Amino acid sequence: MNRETTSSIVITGLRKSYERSPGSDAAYAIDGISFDVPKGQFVTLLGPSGCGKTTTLRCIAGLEHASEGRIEMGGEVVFDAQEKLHVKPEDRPIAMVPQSYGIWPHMRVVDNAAFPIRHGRNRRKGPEARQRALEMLEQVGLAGVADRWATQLSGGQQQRLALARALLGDPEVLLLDEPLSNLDAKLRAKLRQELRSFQEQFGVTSLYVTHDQAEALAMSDTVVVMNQGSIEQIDTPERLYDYPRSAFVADFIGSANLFPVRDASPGREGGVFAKTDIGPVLCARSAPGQEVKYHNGGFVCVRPEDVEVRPGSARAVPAENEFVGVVESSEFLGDRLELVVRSADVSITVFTRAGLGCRPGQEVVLRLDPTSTSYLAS
Ligand SMILES: Nc1ncnc2c1ncn2[C@@H]1O[C@H](COP(=O)(O)OP(=O)(O)OP(=O)(O)O)[C@@H](O)[C@H]1O
Repeated sequence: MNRETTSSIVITGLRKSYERSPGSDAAYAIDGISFDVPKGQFVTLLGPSGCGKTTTLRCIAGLEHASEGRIEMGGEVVFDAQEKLHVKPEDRPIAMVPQSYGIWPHMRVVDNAAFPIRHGRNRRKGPEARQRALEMLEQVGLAGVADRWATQLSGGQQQRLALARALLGDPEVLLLDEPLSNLDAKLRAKLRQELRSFQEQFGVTSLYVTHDQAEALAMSDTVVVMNQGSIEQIDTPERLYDYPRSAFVADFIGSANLFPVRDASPGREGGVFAKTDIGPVLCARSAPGQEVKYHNGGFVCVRPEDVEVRPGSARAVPAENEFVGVVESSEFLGDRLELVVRSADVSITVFTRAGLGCRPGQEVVLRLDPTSTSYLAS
């Protein structure tokens, strides 16, 4: 099957520039990105502030004109820069849940929900619209507050109302722009589970924007990691964490020890032998789908929970992939001990069992298991 038949959205070579000031170079907010949103999936655009997530979402919604590229939705082309084709936002098969929810304060909850039925692409008026809205409010747990003013809802309830209203527009794709960012941490964690279970229940294809990596990992089928207007990696949450393609992804998603590589060469059993400031490291993992480039650069990457630690003498002669060091700091965090170990003038973060009891000043041996140690060429 091709991209068009299995995907709700197909983005090809999308580029958007904003003029910085008259006469200056154009800055690319998004720089020729391509990705698909497969039917029924929950896909997240993740990246730091200013990397181009919102611009991408606004181009898809039709609120911005991209300078180059093409957007297809449900098999129809809705934007093509070359053909000068731009379908208006209201004619695109989408519903958007903005950061601020976009709820009308002068309307009751049920009338907010019924709005897309009464005014959307397939208009229906009268009691049918109210009935349909009430059924949806029941499904999102708001039936009891249907006749309240929208402003009388809590933040979490407003978020559910925004979602109910978006779903009632019967969109091909739901676009969600940081919809949890106005809520406190506990409520965010609860609502992200709720949002994901509604998405699965209704089977609606969703494109979600966030800068919160925990949210992206917890909710998504696929994550598109963006950096400075480009895509760094598109993968499942598990593969992004275990097989980051670049130092940027490794560092942005979870915690990572990144050791700059001075020289890389082929190692045993298809691995990479990398010279670093902590010493030579054998890495059995490398970034997926990329040919290993042996060069004077790149990074060795190891997650803190993958570094093994045991008491030992800092004067011992270490075995392969072992490094001697001294504990610099030790923090007890309940479920784990977080250590910073100094080895050959490099600080290495280690998450270990809380019972190990390492204290600052203690001499230790660290072991990097090659199978959980990656060589990243960039
Ligand atoms: N209307 C605009 N005029 C000029 N530059 C803009 C405009 N909108 C966005 N930009 C620039 O484009 C880049 C991408 O912005 P965008 O809002 O898409 O990033 P983002 O990843 O969504 O960030 P955030 O998480 O902070 O919302 C930024 O450098 C931003 O300053």
